[in-house]
Amino acid sequence: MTEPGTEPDPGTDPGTDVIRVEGIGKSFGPVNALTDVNLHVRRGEVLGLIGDNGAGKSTLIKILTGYHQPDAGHILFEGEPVTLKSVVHARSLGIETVFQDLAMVDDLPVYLNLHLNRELTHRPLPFLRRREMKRLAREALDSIGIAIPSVTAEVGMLSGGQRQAIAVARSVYSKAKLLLLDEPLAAMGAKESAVILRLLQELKQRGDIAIILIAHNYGQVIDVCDRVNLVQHGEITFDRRAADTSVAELLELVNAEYRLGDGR
Ligand SMILES: Nc1ncnc2c1ncn2[C@@H]1O[C@H](COP(=O)(O)OP(=O)(O)OP(=O)(O)O)[C@@H](O)[C@H]1O
Repeated sequence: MTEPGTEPDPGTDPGTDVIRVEGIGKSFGPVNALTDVNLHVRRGEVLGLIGDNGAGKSTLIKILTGYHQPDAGHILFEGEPVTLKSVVHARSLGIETVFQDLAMVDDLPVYLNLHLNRELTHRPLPFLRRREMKRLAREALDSIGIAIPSVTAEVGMLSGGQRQAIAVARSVYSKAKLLLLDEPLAAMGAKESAVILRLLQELKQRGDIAIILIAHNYGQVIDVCDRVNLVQHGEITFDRRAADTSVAELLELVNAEYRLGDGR
């Protein structure tokens, strides 16, 4: 259901959508997590997904990563209908997720973390091509403007913001077409959040990747996102260009449901 005055972005051109979902529904036993969800994101666009705890944001992201299968609706990836069978399948198409635990190995250096499960070897010999991996890691980090003192530094020695930035760089390095970020700024200080927000701006300017970002700080969402979707009780109730909304309006929409005695 879309509230009057909050109709989806009229400038939508389905031809440039990296992903488009239509009529998605998902239940867990008696819990209706998602109902008739429509969402799309274009190349070079950052879509902010906001909503209260339990609204359904993570469930939607997990459907896009291939982790959950929807009960209803369909998904178009680069214009083609697709069934995302698993996380591995989604990744093979170019759908990458930066998880909250970041899946990093703390006692390995930055360059090996960047190549995790994609290590380069001197085939047929199983020796690692360390020099090449260091060079590529440096190139990948430089290309998206991440300042890491050394690619040979152990990841465990870096700040939360730097680790998060490396996780994003790893997804980009693997040629992601759609990057999903589930609360990358949660539990981060202002300085560390700024590193990630700058990185997202950088990726946006490159224009070759679509990004969906779940975040609770509406100010940051409006700063970095092109468009904002609000999820309420498993439905997208608001779809607006970030430039055409405000923190006050988003807060008002979220708080209104409590005033109506509808908060769960
Ligand atoms: N695996 C599961 N089994 C049963 N119920 C689930 C499962 N995953 C999510 N839910 C339920 O689905 C609804 C949506 O949850 P979801 O995690 O998607 O919300 P969210 O918007 O991401 O919340 P938060 O901001 O707190 O992370 C909630 O009622 C939740 O309890």
